[in-house]
Amino acid sequence: MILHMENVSLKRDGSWILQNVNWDIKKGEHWVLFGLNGSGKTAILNMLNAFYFPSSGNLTVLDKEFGKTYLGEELRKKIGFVSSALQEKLHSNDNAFEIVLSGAFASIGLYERPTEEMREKAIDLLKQLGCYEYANRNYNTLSQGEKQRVLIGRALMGEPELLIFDEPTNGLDFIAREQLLETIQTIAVNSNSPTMIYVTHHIEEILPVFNKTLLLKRGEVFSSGNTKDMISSQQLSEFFDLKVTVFWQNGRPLLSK
Ligand SMILES: Nc1ncnc2c1ncn2[C@@H]1O[C@H](COP(=O)(O)OP(=O)(O)OP(=O)(O)O)[C@@H](O)[C@H]1O
Repeated sequence: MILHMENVSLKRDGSWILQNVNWDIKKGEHWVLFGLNGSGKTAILNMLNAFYFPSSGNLTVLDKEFGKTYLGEELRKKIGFVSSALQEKLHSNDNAFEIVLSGAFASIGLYERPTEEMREKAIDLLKQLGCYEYANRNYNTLSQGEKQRVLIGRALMGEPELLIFDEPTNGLDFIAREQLLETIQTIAVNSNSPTMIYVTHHIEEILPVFNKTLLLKRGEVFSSGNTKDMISSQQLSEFFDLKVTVFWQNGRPLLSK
């Protein structure tokens, strides 16, 4: 089991941020976590990474039950994370190659000596992700789209069991966004792809490979199941409390009022 959340609630500073969340993810599934601003998406991610503990309920991530063992670092090594928030934490003077390599140790910066095998793998990933040409450039000189690709390389370097994309297209123009989404789709359809969670509040970014969706509203699960059933005109009109229409084009949804 990749994830098992059973009646998970989270209270922070006196307010309930999540209430009775139930969510099961099996190995090989690819999920969208969809919610508006402030719905609790970040709170869920912070729990998966063992930064927050549930105030009540049962939580198991990658077969590890919270509360039974110390999880933090061991768990985070098996979870790849791609987000703009992570970009700010990285050492901006490291070059793209070093950032990818550091993924082998799940560290910010490179403190351990990488093996030759690791170096070769990092080069392969840079090539696969189209980052090879800027492998020697300092991270802080890369464009937002280039940075995100390097972060995907860093995440894959650790051979994660779960790969989480947290609003990865923030700050990307249309072309860069589509290129990044194409890369994600390519990784996801690969037979040895990690299980993936794609966190977003943009309907049109939902790729065909993410065929499961959880709709989160004000800290509660509004609904979850097959993406085609969740991302429908009827379901989303109820979700938004606003009449909307969903169109599907080339396996991707588009939303209009
Ligand atoms: N420490 C805290 N104390 C009180 N409230 C908090 C705390 N942390 C988060 N919240 C609140 O919990 C709610 C959920 O926040 P969260 O950041 O998880 O939302 P989100 O879905 O990730 O939003 P966004 O899409 O804007 O990033 C918000 O209303 C937020 O203000």
